[in-house]
Amino acid sequence: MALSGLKVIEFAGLAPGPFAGLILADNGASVVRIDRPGASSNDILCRGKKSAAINPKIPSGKAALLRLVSSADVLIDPFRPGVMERLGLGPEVFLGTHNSPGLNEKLIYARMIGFPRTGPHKDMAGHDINYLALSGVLSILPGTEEKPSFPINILADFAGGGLTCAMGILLALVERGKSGRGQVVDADMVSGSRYLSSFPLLGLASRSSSMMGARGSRLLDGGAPFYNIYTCQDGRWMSVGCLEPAFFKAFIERFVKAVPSGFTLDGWIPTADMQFDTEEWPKLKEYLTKGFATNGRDYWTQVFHGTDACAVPVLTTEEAAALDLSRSLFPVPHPRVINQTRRPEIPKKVGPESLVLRPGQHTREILAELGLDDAQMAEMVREGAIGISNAREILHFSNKPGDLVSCPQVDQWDFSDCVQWIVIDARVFDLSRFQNLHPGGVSVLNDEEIAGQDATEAFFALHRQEVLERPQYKRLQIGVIAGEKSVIKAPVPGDISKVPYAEPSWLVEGFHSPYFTENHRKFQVAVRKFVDEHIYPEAQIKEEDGTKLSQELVDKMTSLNFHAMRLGPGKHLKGLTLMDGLVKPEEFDYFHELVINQEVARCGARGYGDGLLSGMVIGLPPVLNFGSDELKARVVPQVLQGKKFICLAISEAHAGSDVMGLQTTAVKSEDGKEWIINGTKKWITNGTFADYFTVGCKTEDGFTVILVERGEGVETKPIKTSYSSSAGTAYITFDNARAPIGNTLGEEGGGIFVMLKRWVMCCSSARAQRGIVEECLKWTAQRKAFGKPLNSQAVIRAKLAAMISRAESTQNWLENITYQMCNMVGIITQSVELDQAFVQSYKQQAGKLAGQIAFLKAYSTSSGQQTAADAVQIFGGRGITRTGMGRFIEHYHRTIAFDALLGGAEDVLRDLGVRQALQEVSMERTKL
Ligand code: HEM
Repeated sequence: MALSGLKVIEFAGLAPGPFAGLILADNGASVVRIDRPGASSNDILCRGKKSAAINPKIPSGKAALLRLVSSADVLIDPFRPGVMERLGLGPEVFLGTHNSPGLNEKLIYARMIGFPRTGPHKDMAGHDINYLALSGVLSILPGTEEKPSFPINILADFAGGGLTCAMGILLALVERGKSGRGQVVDADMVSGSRYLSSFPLLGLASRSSSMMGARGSRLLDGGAPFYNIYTCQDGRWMSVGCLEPAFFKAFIERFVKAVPSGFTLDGWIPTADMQFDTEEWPKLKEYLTKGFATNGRDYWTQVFHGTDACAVPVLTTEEAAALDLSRSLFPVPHPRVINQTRRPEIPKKVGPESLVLRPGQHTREILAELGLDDAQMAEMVREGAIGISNAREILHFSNKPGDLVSCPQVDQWDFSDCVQWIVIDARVFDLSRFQNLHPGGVSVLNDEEIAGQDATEAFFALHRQEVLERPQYKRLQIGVIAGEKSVIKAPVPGDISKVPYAEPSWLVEGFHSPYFTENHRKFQVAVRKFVDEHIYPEAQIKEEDGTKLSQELVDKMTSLNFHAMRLGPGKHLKGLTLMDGLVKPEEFDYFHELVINQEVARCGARGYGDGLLSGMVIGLPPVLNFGSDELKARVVPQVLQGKKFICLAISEAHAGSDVMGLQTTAVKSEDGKEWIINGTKKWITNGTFADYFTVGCKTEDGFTVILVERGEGVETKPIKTSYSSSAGTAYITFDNARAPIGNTLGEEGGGIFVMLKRWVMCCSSARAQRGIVEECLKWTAQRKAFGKPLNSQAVIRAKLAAMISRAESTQNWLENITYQMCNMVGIITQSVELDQAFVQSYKQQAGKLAGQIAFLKAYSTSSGQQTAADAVQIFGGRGITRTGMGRFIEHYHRTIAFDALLGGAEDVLRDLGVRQALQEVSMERTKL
């Protein structure tokens, strides 16, 4: 920019001085405003400037100022004559005199005053209106017959004052370029206004006809009808300025055509040749006044737009801003100096923050540049020589949270004045009505390092960021800090975490996977968005209050056929539109199912996660695969549409992993038409709200699975476990409960062939474990202990390393097994028409993968337990506290035991895997 590199010291003033400084700053100069320590400022012409609060009356302050000005190019003095001299900062100090050298002989010393420096008014106070009055210009301005009107403070302050002074500085810079010597620029607003008004003043002096006559009768002061403002029908105005005959002709011909037909003044209609016939002016004025009143401003705008009629609408400031190249309410610097070889710069938009410059905001920075250290500055503050402001500007919200109001409500806010406000991440919160309700107590908020301060670090050391997103706390935010941006981002539904290892690698940018296709990826995006938007929020509430998932959510899931997809690939998907058609039923494979399981597991709400119809996931397949057609037709659609709920009831107080030890009996009724069931079942997920129970029973010939419907003889009671009762974990009593023989699932006495879906548990467990890795990585970076982040401790990093390795190995093993399932089960999904074929395929798959899955399940949950224990150590007390920072850790640590037990205790599973392997070893008869 033209003035970059130019150093300007502007002593704080009002209107013209700041405007001169603004012109220099807008063109690239570094402008430092010198304020008085402790002063406030309502100067809004401060864009791009800095402020140092320095008191020249204190010796150390004066010394600093002398040094500052000694290295400057320009000084702007807005004071009355003699003030700078009395402070010992007059021009001679810097520019020198004929017999003594100055401190900075290249300085441009610009002085901006109201009345001429040497005239009779030089010591008087005054303002724009007075300067304009003494310039003679006010007397020729339009108004009423009795007296002139004044154009607010534009003419003397800004045109005759600030702009003139800035021009003087530029002239002096040119002169300095030639002579090498500094200059004094002496600008006063009376003389500036006169110079600026050369055209009318010279016109008067030369007795130009246009300037003769009384106010209101002259060419340019409202006398001429063709140089005037007219009010339109809607109260808005048109400006008319067609001075030249050709332009008047263009105007009047259009006007006459545009008025309603028949519009005349008693038959009188103006013509182009009447323009300078002053006899006709009163009629012409009346004609135009009445004519413009026949239509709205926008109509007249259209009539004259694009012509030489010199008639355009009088715009409001907002309309003018919309028309401006910058589209800004704030006028942008002008003129633009354009280098033809470069593309013209689009003027930068400026916001309300540019209207505020806090006195002393940059004192520290500016004095540091002079070489002063903190101790010296502290001493100067004590002496009153400088002021260092801790205040910041706040942009207030309007009544609607999050909506910034426009500039007039920008406030300067000194923290120490307003102790009930705090800043968190550039967001301003008013805690006055909240402090007594604060769960962490009122005293922490009154701490002098918190009250009225930037409490960002303290806040994030003690709260999870979602606290601020809760509606009751969001309301406490009253605005933002001007010019600062929030850096802590609230998660957006559907987003992929940027924390390393927080996502399985196939979701991380730059990583590849042999397993996941484009369709899986699209599917993942849709499922995550759905989970984040609908399941996650409900999960957080229901995990706490223990109530069942909402029917509203069940119905939303139904609309996407989510329940059906949770059963995995298979013929039950046939004809369904999955996830709004994102995946075709025949394409849906185990990787899609893995995505669903893992995305749901991200909610970190274990009890609710089971309450989210996991009973169906294990309870419905036996009906689907072994139920009669009549039974399936009656039960399956109801369950998949979320109208009825089902659970799997196998385990008993005496028989957990040992399914064959079941004691619930089913005997046939005398007429052979019904089963009569007696016994109890324990830890039955979704049992408290299930309508159907897939029950494992001891029968005459062995073990049989029977679908029992809720009714007489069936009683369910909730069991209090360490996770949320939203899981619906039940103790069930069958007391002569009856079920039709047709409800038998599979062969009578054919054994309990249920798919435990341990693989589903592996998916969830692997993902939940990863969530803990993310929590620990974040926490160890933000938590400080012994003055350093926690992750600077090697022992913590070792724990993180172990956690990451466990999460990665579990996921990679899981993906490999899933791939095997896809390929082995390929036979199932495509050709299964007969249930027996399904059983065969399932058995074939189970034969090969049961051991693998058992090992993975045991590994995943045992490594999860280690991770839970490590995470608690890392989070300390917070890791065992149900709310706040460590709430997910506490939850995981408390509920990981479920994963380790459901589907078989770890030891049982490991043993199962080994026994299966040993069987093969002996079959193969291998020897060392
Ligand atoms: C907008 C401002 C604030 C809000 C809305 C807020 C809200 C809360 C909430 C909801 C809790 C309960 C625990 C949780 O759910 O995380 C809490 C705890 C707490 N807060 Fe604040 N708080 C605010 C500012 C502060 C500040 C500035 C401090 C200063 C150090 C502070 C100190 C504490 C402490 C010490 C606890 C107890 C933490 C614990 O038990 O681990 N809070 N706050």
